[in-house]
Amino acid sequence: MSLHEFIAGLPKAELHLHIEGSLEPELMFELAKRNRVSLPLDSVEAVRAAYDFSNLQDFLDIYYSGADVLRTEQDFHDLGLAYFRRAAADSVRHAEIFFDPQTHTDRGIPFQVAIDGLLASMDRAEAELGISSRLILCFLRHLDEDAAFATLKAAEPWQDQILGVGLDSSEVGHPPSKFQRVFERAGDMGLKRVAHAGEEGPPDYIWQALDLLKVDRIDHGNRAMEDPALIRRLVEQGMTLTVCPLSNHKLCVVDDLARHPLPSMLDAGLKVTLNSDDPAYFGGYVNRNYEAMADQTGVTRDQLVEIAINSFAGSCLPEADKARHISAVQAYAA
Ligand SMILES: Nc1ncnc2[nH]cnc12
Ligand SMILES: [Zn+2]
Repeated sequence: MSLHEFIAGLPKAELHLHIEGSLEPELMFELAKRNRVSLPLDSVEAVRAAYDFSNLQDFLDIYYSGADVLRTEQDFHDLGLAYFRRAAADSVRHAEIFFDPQTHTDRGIPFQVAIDGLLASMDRAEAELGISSRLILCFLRHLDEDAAFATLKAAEPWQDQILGVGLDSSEVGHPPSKFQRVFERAGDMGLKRVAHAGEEGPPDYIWQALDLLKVDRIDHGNRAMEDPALIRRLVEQGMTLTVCPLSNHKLCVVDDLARHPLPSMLDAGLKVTLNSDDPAYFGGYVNRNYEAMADQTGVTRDQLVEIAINSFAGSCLPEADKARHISAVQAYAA
């Protein structure tokens, strides 16, 4: 069996996926037509050709404008289901997916429309594809603390259907400390906490995510590799990092996939997982990320198995479910 064939069947969890970032241009055009929204570009090919980014902000500008075609519960349902179908084809068994409510509420789409559409797609994914999933509500860090508190308040009726809160969008200039109080409140509500940190921002933002936001996972975390004391802390704490290689390459966080820090992260003893971030924009779903790392950095089959195990161990599944999935990975690899 080739390494690509091995990856194709390897059971895995995906822990870093922005559902709005799974909006493929084909679905974007379909929704634009359905909702009579005009798009600035006139073909799927032109849209794909525009996905050439030199940093995170470049991407975010296009990503937020693409999300404008999402208007109804059905749209969010269709978006979710399209992702789960792609994930099922990549042997994803469990997904903890981000959504950005403020991207929608700020253009007049009620919180309820986005969340109920996504929850309906998650129920179908479980019933029809056998994929379990949970939702993580992300605060947009370029907006202020009051807006984050208002979003958390809007989520209260769905509190039991939300796994946790996250922090995304423009990182530099928007440190985790800005959201310390809202994360404290989310913790009091019993929600899990994760945050993007160290994608473009400095190692200090990762320290802040750990010490001020008390996160359960770090999303990205690449720049931890600049700070040996931080690496020790992450290893000691057994902290899971949700690493996204194709994203890192497209957003110029790394200039060459062959020099991606993944092998040094594994050597340092970090609990790394591989994920697709915004697959419609970055050229591939989760298996493409595993393949890119196997092809370009030479990580071994055993290391890919370790990463798949980390993906379940670092999920928020109940312990018995984690153990069941990890046994399935080990049985597949044996
Ligand atoms: N990679 C990323 N970093 C920060 N915010 C995001 N929102 C969607 N993708 C993101
Ligand atoms: Zn992300």
